[in-house]
Amino acid sequence: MSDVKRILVTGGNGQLGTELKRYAWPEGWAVTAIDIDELDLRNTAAIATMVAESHDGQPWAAVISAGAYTAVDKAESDIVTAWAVNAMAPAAFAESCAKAGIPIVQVSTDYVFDGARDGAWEVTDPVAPLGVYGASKLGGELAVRTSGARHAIVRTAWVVSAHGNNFIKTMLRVGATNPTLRVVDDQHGSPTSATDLAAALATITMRLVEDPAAPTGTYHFSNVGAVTWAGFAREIFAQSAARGGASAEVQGITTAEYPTPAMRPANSLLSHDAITRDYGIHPPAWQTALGNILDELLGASNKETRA
Ligand SMILES: NC(=O)C1=CN([C@@H]2O[C@H](COP(=O)(O)OP(=O)(O)OC[C@H]3O[C@@H](n4cnc5c(N)ncnc54)[C@H](OP(=O)(O)O)[C@@H]3O)[C@@H](O)[C@H]2O)C=CC1
Ligand SMILES: Cc1cn([C@H]2C[C@H](O)[C@@H](COP(=O)(O)OP(=O)(O)O[C@H]3O[C@@H](C)C(=O)[C@@H](O)[C@H]3O)O2)c(=O)[nH]c1=O
Ligand SMILES: [Mg+2]
Repeated sequence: MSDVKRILVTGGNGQLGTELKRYAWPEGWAVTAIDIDELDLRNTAAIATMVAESHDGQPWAAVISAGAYTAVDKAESDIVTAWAVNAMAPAAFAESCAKAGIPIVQVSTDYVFDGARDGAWEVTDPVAPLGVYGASKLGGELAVRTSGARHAIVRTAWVVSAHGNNFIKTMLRVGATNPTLRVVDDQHGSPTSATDLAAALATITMRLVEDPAAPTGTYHFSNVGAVTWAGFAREIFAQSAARGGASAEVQGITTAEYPTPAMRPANSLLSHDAITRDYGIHPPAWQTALGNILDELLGASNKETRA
């Protein structure tokens, strides 16, 4: 028990943090997942102390930096908080990890890109965030990349799960009372199950801990397949209806017809080449991931009677 490898996870109450806690870690591994009650990410001194002091006198094996300011529109008018949480906190973790000689896995976003590309974004493509959220997340990336800590920066996109705030839960909630929803049909990307993302991050983190020669750098992870938000919404309602859940008609609209404080990339598709090459990770299709989430949200019993 004393030589259990313990990983510190931030954003513990979020979508990803919840799935990292639920992940079936192999014997000998454990996570301590913290959120704002244990540590305010705006407090860089507290971050340094937490990494240095370790858990019950035992050093941490690694940090997974998943906590973030994820309110994309609100960030446009709350710039200092967004940068504190998304850039300075990862900087503080990376500095402490470098000092402690442990790896850090930084979770980042498709919103570091401007969306002006045909096809999927490669990890080497130029970044040019359109808004405060993406810019602050890029700040976090740069801090980790230049810290000297062994690291993996894993960009993901359109994260969804049975827990926390996300597009699936918004659609089901609004669709329960509105027969027709207007959803943008000109932003393209790939949804990502927090469950599948957690598994990929676990694989990368354990390898970084166990193998000093493990690959490092920047990676992309999403589920496989391209869709627009409107197409995603239609599949949510199709799969929901098949399980006896809410259904609604989706009217595709343009981004111009859905004004928001923050600009979002028109194309968010992420190439998996790097993560497959270095870590052998092959993400499942987004439709399969959606089905698993709806089974959890709506109960799998309807599906079983259909089968
Ligand atoms: N959600 C998405 O679509 C995407 C997310 N990502 C990235 O993936 C990671 C995980 O995202 P996800 O799980 O969806 O995000 P969530 O918003 O679900 O979780 C983030 C967690 O961080 C917490 N947090 C925010 N501010 C602070 C603070 N000052 N101190 C301590 N904790 C704080 C939040 O608490 P509270 O809820 O109280 O604010 C929340 O529990 C993030 O790094 C995000 O940037 C990347 C691409 C897409
Ligand atoms: C609710 C709703 C949204 N939309 C649009 C707005 C937006 O362009 C898109 C998705 O809405 P969301 O609020 O989920 O978008 P958003 O919060 O921008 O989602 C992003 O979150 C951050 C944290 C990330 O890192 C990104 O990868 C991405 O997942 O759908 C509609 O067109 N109609 C609607 O009824
Ligand atoms: Mg959102």
